[in-house]
Amino acid sequence: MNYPDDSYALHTDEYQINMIQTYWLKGIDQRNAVFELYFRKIPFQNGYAIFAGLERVIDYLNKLHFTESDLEYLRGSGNFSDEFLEYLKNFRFTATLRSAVEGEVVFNNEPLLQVEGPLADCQLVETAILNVVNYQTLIATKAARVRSVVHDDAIMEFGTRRAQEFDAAIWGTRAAYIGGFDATSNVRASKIFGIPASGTHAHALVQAYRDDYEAFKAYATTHTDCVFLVDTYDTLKSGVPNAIKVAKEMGNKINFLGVRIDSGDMAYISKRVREQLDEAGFSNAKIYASNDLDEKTITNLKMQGAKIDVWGVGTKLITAYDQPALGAVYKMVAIENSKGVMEDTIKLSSNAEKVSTPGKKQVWRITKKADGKSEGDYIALWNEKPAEEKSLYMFHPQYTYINKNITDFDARPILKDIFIEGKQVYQVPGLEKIKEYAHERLDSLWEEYKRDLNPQDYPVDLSEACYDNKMKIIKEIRESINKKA
Ligand SMILES: Nc1ncnc2c1ncn2[C@@H]1O[C@H](COP(=O)(O)OP(=O)(O)OP(=O)(O)O)[C@@H](O)[C@H]1O
Ligand SMILES: O=P(O)(O)OC[C@H]1O[C@H](OP(=O)(O)OP(=O)(O)O)[C@H](O)[C@@H]1O
Ligand SMILES: O=C(O)c1cccnc1
Repeated sequence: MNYPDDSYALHTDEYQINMIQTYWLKGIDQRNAVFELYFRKIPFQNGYAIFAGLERVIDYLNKLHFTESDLEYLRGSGNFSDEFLEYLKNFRFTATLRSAVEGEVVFNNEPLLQVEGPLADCQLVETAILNVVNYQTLIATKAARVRSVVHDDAIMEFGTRRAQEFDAAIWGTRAAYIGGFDATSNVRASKIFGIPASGTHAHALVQAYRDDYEAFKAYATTHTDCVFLVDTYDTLKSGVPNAIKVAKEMGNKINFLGVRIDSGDMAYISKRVREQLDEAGFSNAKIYASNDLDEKTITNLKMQGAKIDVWGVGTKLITAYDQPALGAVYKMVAIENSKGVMEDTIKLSSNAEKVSTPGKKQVWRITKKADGKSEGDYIALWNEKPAEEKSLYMFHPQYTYINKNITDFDARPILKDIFIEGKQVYQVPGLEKIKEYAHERLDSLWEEYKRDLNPQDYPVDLSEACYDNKMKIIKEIRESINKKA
């Protein structure tokens, strides 16, 4: 693999390029189209998801062009004509992108990202956008779940060694930070994104000296901040007593921050470790824990009264262990016809959940003026202006008898302009701002949507116009198929 001009233009499924060739040969590649991205189920049976991935999507779109080696590769496949390759050579992203911003609290079945513009552009970018948003949103959501159970304890991201390769480690770490983690063990992620880097030491250090005391002493004489890993041989008989011995010997020459335990019954052991540290006068020393932790184990450890102050979470966070895919999809919702008129489109399915919602849409977050808390999300057709209405009729799109009228509300659009006709118009805020934003957004959500077990379903409703439009299009398609049959 050695292409000095390698690019992400071919980071797409072959069928996208095949379709673009058809669009181009048939002269419809420049027809205006609208595609929307959404997921159908909130991951981890959580009550919300945290949107992430936009920064990387923006970078991808800004750089999107076919390089010489990309075109050479396509030529070599024999599937594409020279004229089509010339067309691809001049290809640049010229569409409009609207998206939820990173850190936004988002829900199932609502558009989180919308691409509007030439059909070819919309089609080419599907795979890469899904690739990025699916993963980063999943990890940010998992991280938020962990944050919700640790409350104010510190949480460190330790996943790089178990992540699905380099990119997942780096971007997963960023997503975890957005979702509420405090630090990462990945030094490059710290360099690139400014996430605080943090870490202790591994068993190898103790194994190298074959002795807890020698290892801790060696570390303490070469570092100021010290967290000793105490479970290599015997946590309570050797690890902690030797950590204490070294801390006493070194006195003010080091910051004895604490000890890490990485095996055994962490509830029982952490309590005994706490006692040993306190008795030795190190009541400020913290107990760090790691070992296949996730929000469930952490909750359980807390229930058992574990004396753990800092949680290191790796594998189960970075691989989204209990749900490895978000399942977001990207569907065409409108396209220009041969007369230049936009027509809404639908994808039907016998499974009601899989029927797409036609038409270019905006998602409005409806909050009560009185308390600023979210009442639900309201998906409306683009030309509707719910923010100007006095009263909104909100109803469940499948169980329409579940409904309510809302007055005295604010309606905030979730999809923001990111690119207008190929030009970036949105500046991604710094990572700290994004993290803060996620925190604030979560604050405005009622507790019942935030509990980690069996949360309430957050209302994601269609406007009447959007619902009626969907029903009308379903009816028209059914009638037309029946006529032809
Ligand atoms: N008190 C506890 N309650 C619930 N789960 C715990 C408790 N203590 C540890 N765990 C979890 O149980 C699992 C124990 O895993 P495992 O059996 O691999 O650990 P171990 O044998 O102690 O250590 P090692 O990694 O050296 O094999 C880990 O996921 C750990 O986080
Ligand atoms: O358990 P995770 O949530 O994935 O957290 C990261 C794990 O990585 C390290 O173990 P590893 O066995 O790789 O190395 P070490 O024993 O040398 O520390 C660390 O001790 C944690 O157990
Ligand atoms: O710094 C640590 O303690 C650490 C880093 C990576 C993986 N596990 C632990």
